[in-house]
Amino acid sequence: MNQSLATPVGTTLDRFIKKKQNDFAFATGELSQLLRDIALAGKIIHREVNRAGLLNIGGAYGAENVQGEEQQKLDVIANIRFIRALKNGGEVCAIVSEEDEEILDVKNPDGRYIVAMDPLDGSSNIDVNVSIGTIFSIFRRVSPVGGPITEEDVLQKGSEQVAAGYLLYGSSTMMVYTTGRGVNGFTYDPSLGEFFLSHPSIQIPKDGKIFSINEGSYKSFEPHVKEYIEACKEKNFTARYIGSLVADFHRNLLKGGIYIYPATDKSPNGKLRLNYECNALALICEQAGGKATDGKNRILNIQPETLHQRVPFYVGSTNMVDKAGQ
Ligand SMILES: O=P(O)(O)OC[C@H]1O[C@](O)(COP(=O)(O)O)[C@@H](O)[C@@H]1O
Ligand SMILES: [Mg+2]
Ligand SMILES: [Mg+2]
Repeated sequence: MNQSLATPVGTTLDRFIKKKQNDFAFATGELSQLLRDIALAGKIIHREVNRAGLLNIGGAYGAENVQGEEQQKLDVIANIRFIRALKNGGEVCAIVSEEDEEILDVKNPDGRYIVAMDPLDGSSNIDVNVSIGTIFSIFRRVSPVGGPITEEDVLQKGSEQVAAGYLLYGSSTMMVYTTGRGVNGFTYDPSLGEFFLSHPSIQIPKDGKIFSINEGSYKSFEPHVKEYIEACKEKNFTARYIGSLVADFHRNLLKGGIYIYPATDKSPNGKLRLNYECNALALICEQAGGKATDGKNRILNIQPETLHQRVPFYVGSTNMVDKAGQ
């Protein structure tokens, strides 16, 4: 594209969303508004994350979520903040969240979108001041507007996502998203209260030298995963594992690499959740020129059967994902 016509780096997220809205025929602006609602919730979580240590909201909440995992106070806060922002925005009719067992029907008769989210990813890292994130997928409602929300609405394949993204609360807070036309990243300037385009048209290198996997469960990995790890070591590749999926994914997206959460004895279907974590990152990765599978099948083609379904996850540079799979 002629560089003088390209959107300049530094454009605000608001302005960028508005400009892109015109790319869609018959766009009503609802999806644009929904993305703005998410960005607003992201700003609020940014604020909470940054003062977590001061406000004593960094620790355990004292309950378990539907996955049987100990909830952190910030998991609960982030869930509430996102739900509130999405409800108030008015474009959403239902929300499904990693933190809630059931579908949340937000009783908005005009809402045409469904959001699936992991409101706080990497929550075991909160207490130790390490990067965490939020992951979201946006789907169009398929059941008639005005009627009850159905399973069909919330169990759509990843290929049906109309947009997906994540917020990364790292050394800077970023929002990275796609509407199926490439991937763009925005960095938050807290002094101005705005996200600015900082990473236009992100492309993941086809090959990389970083592998990210929790080797603590090495003994129970399938043979092809063990072989792949050994091959990475043979080539003196770099091992990097933060333990926050968003942060590990983001690094590999920019530098080239692979993230694997394979099947293990403890988690025979892997640990990560198809609807809240894998679908969104799979779409972003593909849109950036990378690949995402469960070791065999394209993530975006998997028909979810249950809300909280888990899948093995191989995501990153295409050539690496091809080599690591079965
Ligand atoms: O500690 P493990 O088993 O390596 O798991 C790490 C993975 O679990 C997760 O923390 C799961 O996310 P939640 O914090 O949202 O439950 C991922 O972010 C991360 O990649
Ligand atoms: Mg998570
Ligand atoms: Mg979470």
